[in-house]
Amino acid sequence: MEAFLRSSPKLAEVAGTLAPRTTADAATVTTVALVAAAFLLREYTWDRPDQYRHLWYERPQDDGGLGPAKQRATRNIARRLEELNKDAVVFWGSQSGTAESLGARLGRELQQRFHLDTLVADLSDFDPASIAEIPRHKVAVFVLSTYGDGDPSDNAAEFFDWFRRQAMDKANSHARPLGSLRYAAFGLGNSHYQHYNRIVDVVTEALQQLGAERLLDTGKADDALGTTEEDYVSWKEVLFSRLCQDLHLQEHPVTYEPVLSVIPDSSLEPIDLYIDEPVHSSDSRSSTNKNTPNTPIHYLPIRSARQLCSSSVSSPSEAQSGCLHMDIDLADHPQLRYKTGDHLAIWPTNPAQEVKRLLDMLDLSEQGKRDQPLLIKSLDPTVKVKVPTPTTIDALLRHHLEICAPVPRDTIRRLAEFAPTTRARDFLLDVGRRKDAYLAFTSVTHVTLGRLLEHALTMGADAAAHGEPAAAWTRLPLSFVLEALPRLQPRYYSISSSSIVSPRMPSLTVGISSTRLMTETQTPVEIPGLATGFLRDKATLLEQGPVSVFAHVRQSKFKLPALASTPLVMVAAGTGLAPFRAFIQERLRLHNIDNGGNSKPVGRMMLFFGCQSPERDYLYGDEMLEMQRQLGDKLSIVTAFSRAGDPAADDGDDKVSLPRGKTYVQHRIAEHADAVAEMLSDGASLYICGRASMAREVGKAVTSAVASSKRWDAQEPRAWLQGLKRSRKWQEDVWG
Ligand SMILES: Cc1cc2nc3c(=O)[nH]c(=O)nc-3n(C[C@H](O)[C@H](O)[C@H](O)COP(=O)(O)O)c2cc1C
Repeated sequence: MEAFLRSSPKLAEVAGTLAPRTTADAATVTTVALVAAAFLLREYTWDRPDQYRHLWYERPQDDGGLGPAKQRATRNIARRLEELNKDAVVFWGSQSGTAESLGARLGRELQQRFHLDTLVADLSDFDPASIAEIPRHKVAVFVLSTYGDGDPSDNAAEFFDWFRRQAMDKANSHARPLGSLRYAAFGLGNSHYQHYNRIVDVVTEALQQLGAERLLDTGKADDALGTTEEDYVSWKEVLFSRLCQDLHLQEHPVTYEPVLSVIPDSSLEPIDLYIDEPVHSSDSRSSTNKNTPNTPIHYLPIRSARQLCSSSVSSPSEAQSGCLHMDIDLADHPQLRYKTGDHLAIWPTNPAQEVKRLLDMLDLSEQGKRDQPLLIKSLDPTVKVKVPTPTTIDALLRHHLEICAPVPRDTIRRLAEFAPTTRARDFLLDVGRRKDAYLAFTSVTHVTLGRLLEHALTMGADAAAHGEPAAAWTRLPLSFVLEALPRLQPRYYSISSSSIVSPRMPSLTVGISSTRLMTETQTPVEIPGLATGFLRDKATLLEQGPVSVFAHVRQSKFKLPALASTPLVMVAAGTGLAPFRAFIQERLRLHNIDNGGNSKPVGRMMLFFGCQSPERDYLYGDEMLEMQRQLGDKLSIVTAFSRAGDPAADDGDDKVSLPRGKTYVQHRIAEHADAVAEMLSDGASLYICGRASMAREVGKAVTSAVASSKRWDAQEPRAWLQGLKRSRKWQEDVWG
């Protein structure tokens, strides 16, 4: 250094000027050097980036914690299959998740049993026209549910419209645009609805017309018979045999291969985890959907709850043990609004004893195990993680997975691989393989996953011969449980208050229903419905202090006509009364507006309401009578009491012969056929709310009332009905 400075006098002069002369100078130079070194070594020796840093930033974004945000992939399905090197695609169109989970299961089985690389695809992620480009050596499967009034699910709406348009255009040409497509289709529906499985029917008819080749008869599930799962399994078995026979695919023995990886990660803090907060799924049914927009989910206080009736509607398989009225407070959420006729979605929590049972069976009950932070990742980039992550197993079982639903036969068979004893394995294989054994077992046992695992463990009597009997399913991978259980869905209730009368306090009318099971020992067991049991417990807790629920508003199309003077015919049974209470409240408010001595003219309303008896379950009976008193001849209420001794059934003017004591709303409509027909020809809007089977009978009664008043032939009522539905003068809000 010295030699170098001697060779350059100028540099030596600069170095001499800069050289520290005092202790303070030396300290300053050292500090500057240390700071510079620390800066340069940042991220190497200190302040290393957190490998989970992306997670902190992922949460507030639109992904909702459901895994990596959606990549911007091509909307051309043929190109996507090529890119991913897939041999088959299973498209699903689903509203409440059943078709979605069957589609996912089918995709997995095609992969495992036939080594057919399969993409499971949300229909809304692809451009419908690109289906025509799928080459002949690939297979397309459609799993489609029917919803609303014979409508497609939201995520299938665009696809469905495209098919209908194509089929109509095709009528004028001989082209076969789908000539290279080989497909199979399965529909999910409920025969209580007027348009049973309409979507799969329309789509497959269009596919045929457009030249696609069907591999096997279209399968259909009927939820009314409770056979959706069995219908699917039977159809799937035929599909698999066709794949072997016609496409010469080879079937391989199946062993479980995880699609998800579940990684314990103790570095995560509780604050970073999704615990009880539900999230909208990131698919097309989310809040971004334009067809049925959902508001964000909020934690809303239940302001009050009261029992409306405690009756019990008995059928061999169902019971209703009362009905609750609840007021939900929106005061703290000014941005959250609802409109008369909308739905409130309640996000229930699974019952604690069912969560505990499953945790016990998985040997995860200990605090350290149940609260262990878990990262859940998809091992297949085309499969979305359906639950929020990072989280804990306790949170997943409590808030995010449907653990109270019956376990499908297929899943029981696949569980056998992990059975803790040979007796348990044999039992699961028997029930899983034989439909009659499954039906016999499920008819006397409430087969949730926890109960099934428990039941199979008790079959481990042979374990004594091999040492200690098994206490838990320690070999069952957590990924299997997460893949097998569907995502917990919110439950929708029609709001029973008017947004004009009660804008910040929507009310709900909740029928507390349960399924009745006769056990092997002939003891009847009531299994409460998940959400109704949850809300009943919340109502009880409200007596001790404040209680809140996670909920969101879903916009509905079940709306009052724009003009208050339009007459209304409303038909309801049971809790189907909910939206009509709101409608009448709203009309009453308009009627009572003091407009310089003249109240606002509201149209005439006729409400047909069916329940068991006036004493038992005439919901809001006094309130209805009071509204009728105030509205005078603007509101007539016609009741139909289905139980013997119904005094209203004997009011002397029956025009049709009724079985005594079994009067339903459709009978009352038949009695009042002239009045109904007259109101409809005066431009009345007709609304039906309640069970689908009731809506179907009401539809027939109204159509025949109008047809006989107008002396129509067989074809005219159909066209008339379609016209009314198109112009939204006939609306239904019904459930299975
Ligand atoms: C509000 C509502 C409306 C429905 N409308 C129909 C219908 O018009 N026709 C039909 O066949 N099934 C109908 N269903 C039955 C569904 O198709 C059936 O429950 C199916 O399993 C739902 O599948 P998903 O969960 O994939 O949407 C309806 C169900 C609900 C809850």
